[in-house]
Amino acid sequence: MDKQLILGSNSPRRKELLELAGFSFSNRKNSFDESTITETLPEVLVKELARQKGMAMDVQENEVLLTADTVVSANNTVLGKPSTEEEAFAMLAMLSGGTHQVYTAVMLRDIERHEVFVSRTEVEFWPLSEPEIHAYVATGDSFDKAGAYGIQSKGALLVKGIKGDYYTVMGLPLSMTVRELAKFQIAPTLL
Ligand SMILES: Cc1cn([C@H]2C[C@H](O)[C@@H](COP(=O)(O)OP(=O)(O)OP(=O)(O)O)O2)c(=O)[nH]c1=O
Repeated sequence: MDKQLILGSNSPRRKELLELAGFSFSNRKNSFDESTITETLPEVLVKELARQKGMAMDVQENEVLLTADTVVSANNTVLGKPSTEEEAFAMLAMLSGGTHQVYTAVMLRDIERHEVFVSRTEVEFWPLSEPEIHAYVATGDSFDKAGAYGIQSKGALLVKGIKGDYYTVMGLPLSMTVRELAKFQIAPTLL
């Protein structure tokens, strides 16, 4: 029986990126509560979040489940998604004028085994003025995004440069994911 790829994610970006790669897949919601994990090392935290999201879902015999998590790390602080405008402002003020790391971990799981891998990208921000940060937060773009910005939307204007995979920042290290999925007999239909 052919293997079926299942994206276990509510993130519109992850769906968009799997489509970009040419995969056919189904999308299932995940309802994992991320606040239950209190690990402070970003790489360990992000892998654990991706793993637990995947373990909280069912997987059938012919399915390969993909779950993922993204966190931002700056000055030894892990930044998730902001819940208020004040929090978004504080995160962006912390990122202003400096370099931070974005980690995305992915878990692949079938009925027999699972694998978790992580990708890290460094992002440098321009120095941002208070009015600039306020204007960005007012766009509403911060809210469902780790570190309170979206590199793929208006947040692009905050970014001076990156080192590493752009798609890791957007929420899914795409080319690495394609290579790892091949080990689970999943390949994009358009390649
Ligand atoms: C830094 C950054 C993050 N993000 C997004 C990617 C992730 O969707 C989100 C971090 O939240 P996550 O908890 O990784 O994912 P999610 O809650 O959106 O989706 P799910 O758990 O259901 O898979 O931040 C961007 O879209 N652009 C960016 O530049």
